[in-house]
Amino acid sequence: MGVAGCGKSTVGAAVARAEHLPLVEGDDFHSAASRAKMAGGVPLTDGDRADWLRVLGEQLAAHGEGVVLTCSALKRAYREQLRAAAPGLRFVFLEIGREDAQKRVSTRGAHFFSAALVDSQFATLESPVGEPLVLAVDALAPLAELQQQVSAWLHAA
Ligand SMILES: Nc1ncnc2c1ncn2[C@@H]1O[C@H](COP(=O)(O)OP(=O)(O)OP(=O)(O)O)[C@@H](O)[C@H]1O
Ligand SMILES: O=C(O)[C@H](O)[C@@H](O)[C@H](O)[C@H](O)CO
Repeated sequence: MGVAGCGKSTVGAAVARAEHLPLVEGDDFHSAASRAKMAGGVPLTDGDRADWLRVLGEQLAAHGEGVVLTCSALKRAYREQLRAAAPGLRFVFLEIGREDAQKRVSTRGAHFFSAALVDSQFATLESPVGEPLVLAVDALAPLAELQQQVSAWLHAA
């Protein structure tokens, strides 16, 4: 979880590969209307995210054997909705600063997310630090290191 550009897809894929778990890309489940909004530089609202989170909860519940799901999960209420669907759910929080996120979002290739929205991602973000089963990591660390940190955490508990 984390803001746009924090590396959810990149780190999620590496962890899924290392742990032999399926990967579900949360962004694939946004409605066409939500994608159009984001492409146009309009932030999503709680209402826009409600159905999306419900579907992601169903995805988690459908993968009882374990799954890596990428999801911004910016607000505590969003995370609670996912936890309710999948008790014991763990969150890896990819922490990144505004300037670094901005840099990543504006330099990556074709992607529906408008770089103009990075500020709104930070305005919406409620840190999960202090919530149960949360690992916060430095999103700027090398990918292999991030994957190893996450794997070690998963196996330690
Ligand atoms: N640990 C890392 N080190 C260097 N570059 C990274 C790292 N993680 C991600 N990146 C790069 O940062 C950019 C954003 O990564 P990514 O698309 O995975 O983030 P995301 O926005 O959180 O995911 P998505 O929008 O697809 O849900 C990409 O260009 C990616 O290659
Ligand atoms: O809740 C949201 O506002 C969205 O899920 C975004 O965070 C993006 O879809 C994603 O990060 C794209 O890069």
